[in-house]
Amino acid sequence: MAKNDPIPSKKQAHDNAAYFSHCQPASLQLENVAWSPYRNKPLLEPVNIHIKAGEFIAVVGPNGSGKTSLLRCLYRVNKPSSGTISLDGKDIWSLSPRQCAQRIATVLQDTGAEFGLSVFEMAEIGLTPMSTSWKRSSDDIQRIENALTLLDVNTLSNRTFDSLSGGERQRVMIARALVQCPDVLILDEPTNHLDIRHQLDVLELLASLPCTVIVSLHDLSLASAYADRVLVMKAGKTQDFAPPNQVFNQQQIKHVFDVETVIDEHPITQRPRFSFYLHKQQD
Ligand SMILES: Nc1ncnc2c1ncn2[C@@H]1O[C@H](COP(=O)(O)OP(=O)(O)OP(=O)(O)O)[C@@H](O)[C@H]1O
Repeated sequence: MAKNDPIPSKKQAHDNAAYFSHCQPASLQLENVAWSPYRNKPLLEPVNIHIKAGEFIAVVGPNGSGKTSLLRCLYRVNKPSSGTISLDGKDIWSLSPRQCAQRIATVLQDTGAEFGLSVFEMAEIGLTPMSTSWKRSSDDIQRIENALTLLDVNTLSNRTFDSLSGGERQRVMIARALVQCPDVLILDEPTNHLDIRHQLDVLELLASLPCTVIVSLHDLSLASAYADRVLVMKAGKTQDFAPPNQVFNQQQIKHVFDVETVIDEHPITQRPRFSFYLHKQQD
């Protein structure tokens, strides 16, 4: 795929070899993973998938199809009602929350107010799982500054997090996750609130990271352009799990999203590109 040149300050941060040196992309194996808050009513039906180390996975599906519920299982918040999730072969429920946080970073939907913390301090929280001391080394400071630069929020370092716009907050939360140098990065609709340039910048950045990335997206064109494989969900069930050009066809999109689509090839990425409409036109 053709990649845009990152703007120079970001390229500089990318080129800092030490920055991602702790990342060791991990695999995730889901065997018969089901989840529900209710005793007799499954919300997430059994999922069986293997995510390879270093893959970029997009999770798509209509509202309420179970994307967030599945992601919450992956980062060890929803305990599966059956089945197991293994991180590099190890059941994540055999790990402590801290051990899990040392390997998995998350960016969740809509982070609220954070009691007057500055942008820098918010990003600094990303060091917590690895750190036993409040003292920060020059490497720590460099890591935070690099992450803020990569997300184009370095100029906001001293502002309070609460004073930022929705899109700026979202980018700070992604920077905080990068500070963790995670082996698996899980993001729930990270492009919410972002303008088109920042959507592309963020997806481009995520696709370049040396870790496993799992991201829920509503924008099928972004999923198509960047994902190695796409997990398609509908009503708590996995419909498909394959590369974009295999999962995205008119019948599947009609079945899952109940919309008609014209699909052609994106002239730059050569991936499927979509035009949606509601009803088939009469001839
Ligand atoms: N703790 C809970 N208790 C009851 N129902 C829940 C709970 N968590 C999720 N659900 C329900 O499970 C279904 C799936 O929710 P989920 O948030 O996983 O969907 P989603 O695909 O992420 O949706 P969206 O695109 O709107 O963010 C929804 O009907 C939701 O109301």
